[in-house]
Amino acid sequence: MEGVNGKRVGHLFENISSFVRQCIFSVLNVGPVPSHIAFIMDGNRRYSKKQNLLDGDGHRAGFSALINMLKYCYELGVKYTTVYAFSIDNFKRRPGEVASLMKLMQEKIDELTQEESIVNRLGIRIYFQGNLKLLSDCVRSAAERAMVKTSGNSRAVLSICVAYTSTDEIVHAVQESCEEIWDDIRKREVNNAEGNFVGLKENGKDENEHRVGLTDVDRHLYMSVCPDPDIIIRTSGATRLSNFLLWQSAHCLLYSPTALWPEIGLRHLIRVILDFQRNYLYLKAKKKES
Ligand SMILES: CC(C)=CCC/C(C)=C/CC/C(C)=C/COP(=O)(O)OP(=O)(O)O
Repeated sequence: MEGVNGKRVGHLFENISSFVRQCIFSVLNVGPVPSHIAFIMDGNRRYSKKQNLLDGDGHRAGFSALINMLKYCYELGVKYTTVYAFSIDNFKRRPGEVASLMKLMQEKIDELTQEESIVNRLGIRIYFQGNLKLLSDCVRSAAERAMVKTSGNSRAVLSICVAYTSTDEIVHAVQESCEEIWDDIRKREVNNAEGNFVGLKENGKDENEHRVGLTDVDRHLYMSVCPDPDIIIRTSGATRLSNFLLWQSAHCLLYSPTALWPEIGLRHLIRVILDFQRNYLYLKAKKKES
């Protein structure tokens, strides 16, 4: 009986908080809403220590916080969210810790794409961004399955950066851009009857078109599937980007609440949206200038 009553109280509480959230979001929607918010989920181990939890439980609590945050963002009308889930540098952690983080990752990826998950209910398409070759076969397959399973969702996009660093992303994009230009040049090679190279066929392009430019690199970045972030939120009070979205963050707003990632909540989102709205015209002008 107590269980039934407990469930009813839980539902009632959920309904009331959902109603209050809708009211707050309708007010925020009077102003501009960012189209892309990215998160550096810092402080999961510290949360575990602070709460005397077992190793790994901080990251589990972090995943629940992520689900709530995604729900709030998409309810508010934010179309793109990105999370820094595992950096290339994180592979240098103790092997036991890396293994348990990878196990959690695989479990949560599968959970995310179940029929009734928030991802399917809200029509979210998932992308995994990073050097996926560095992942174990099991985690990479789970990531690939999730991308295929959600490829029909089109209301919002979640990019999960794993085995990611921004410098690796930039190097990859520059290499791909050079390859593309090389391919183009190879197609224009003219050889004589002996098979020796004698020159290039004219294609009406000038010399500069054979140099890697900003737009080439832009096109080949892993993150080219979404616009640059308007806001990056890094929890636990740290104000470093730690090799996350360096190319894409030239004009974005940074927010570093002191809360550890599992403690992040609606109040932090409201605070940063108000800050974004206060700075909107300035940020827009800066983007235009660049
Ligand atoms: C499928 C999916 C998106 C899963 C995500 C699960 C999750 C919450 C991953 C966070 C990983 C991570 C290394 C966070 C940084 O906190 P930390 O471990 O560095 O903690 P600290 O800052 O206290 O040292």
